Amino acid sequence: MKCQMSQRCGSCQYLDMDYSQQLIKKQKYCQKLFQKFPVQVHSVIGMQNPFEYRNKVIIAFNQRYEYGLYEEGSHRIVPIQQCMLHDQETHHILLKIQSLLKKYRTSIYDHQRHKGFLKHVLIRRAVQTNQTLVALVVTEPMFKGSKNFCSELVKTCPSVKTVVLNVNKRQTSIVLSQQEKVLYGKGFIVDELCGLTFKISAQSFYQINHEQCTRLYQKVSDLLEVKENQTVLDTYCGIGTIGMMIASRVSQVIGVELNQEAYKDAVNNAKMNKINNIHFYNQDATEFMKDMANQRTQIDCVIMDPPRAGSTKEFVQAIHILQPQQVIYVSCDPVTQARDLQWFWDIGYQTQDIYPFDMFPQTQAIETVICLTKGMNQK
Ligand SMILES: C[S@@+](CC[C@H](N)C(=O)[O-])C[C@H]1O[C@@H](n2cnc3c(N)ncnc32)[C@H](O)[C@@H]1O
Repeated sequence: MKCQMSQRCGSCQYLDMDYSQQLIKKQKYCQKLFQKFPVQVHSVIGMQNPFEYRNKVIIAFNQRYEYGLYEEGSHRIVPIQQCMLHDQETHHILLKIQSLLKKYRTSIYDHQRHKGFLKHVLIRRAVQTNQTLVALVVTEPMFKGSKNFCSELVKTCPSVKTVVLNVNKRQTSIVLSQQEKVLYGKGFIVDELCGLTFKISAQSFYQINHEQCTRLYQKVSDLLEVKENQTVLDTYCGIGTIGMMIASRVSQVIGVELNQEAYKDAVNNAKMNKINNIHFYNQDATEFMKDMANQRTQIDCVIMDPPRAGSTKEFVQAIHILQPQQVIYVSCDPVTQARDLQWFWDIGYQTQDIYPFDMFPQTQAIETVICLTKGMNQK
């Protein structure tokens, strides 16, 4: 498989490598990272077709209306015709957006001069329902001609169910701001995952690889050993996916999520799926865990799925006080997970197995799941 732009784009570090070799390389990488622990790193669970798996893309345009990803470490756009990680519908929508931007002479943001209107276009696809969310990230809340823009877009691309304007004036690398206006549709799309239905807004986290996400969540569910009268915490819960998936097996699930939009989605998702034994808190996970520990709340199992930065020492200290029978730790960055694992080891929680999942084929990234239980050296 060849991509003309892969050298300049830099996103697909392993594109030239045979897929089976990629999986072996990722397993070896994990073995090295976790070598100081007496653990077995299992074979990486890969994909049958390791292309066109990404359900989300953030694209920028240049002044010539070429679109693409940024060249590594710069604001220079590497124009792409066809990225091998996105599906055909994403390309179709991008081409239409490109022609509309040209037609309406939409001003494109210039990163050097900090002038212009359109900074990014975010496309998120719900692959099971074939619904698409388009977010236009802009510098001003007024988008003249937005009605025509949306109606033409939806006419050519009927999978687009909503278009939102995300106003981000800040000069940072963070793409989305919290200021949002719905231009078309309801402001969210709906997807199906593991037999449940999820509402997803632009700002909410949603796993980017639907097929692998199903396998990953199944692993979490298989590792979880719970009884009907028990309580599970789903920390860093996003829109509530993992907690909702296991809610029928326990007395109650408590979810905690920092992002307000994701929290709101989680609350609505529970209602939509008629799950009454799950409750969400819009709070920092560490602060929440500290509160739980201060109150000595009975918690039987903790699921944690932090962002790349990993968790915190205080979070782990709270686990030390709460003493759940299990901690299931999902990570999109095994470097920080290995750091956190040491903290867990120090308070007497151990694991024997590392389960890697290839959520991001063609790239060097890898997702890992571990299940920690109280060990012999419990302090
Ligand atoms: C890797 S995602 C996992 C989400 C969810 N478990 C899933 O599978 O879709 C990490 C989530 O943690 C949230 N988050 C980031 N920092 C947080 C914090 N300090 N406290 C609570 N949640 C946080 C993010 O907004 C994001 O939704």
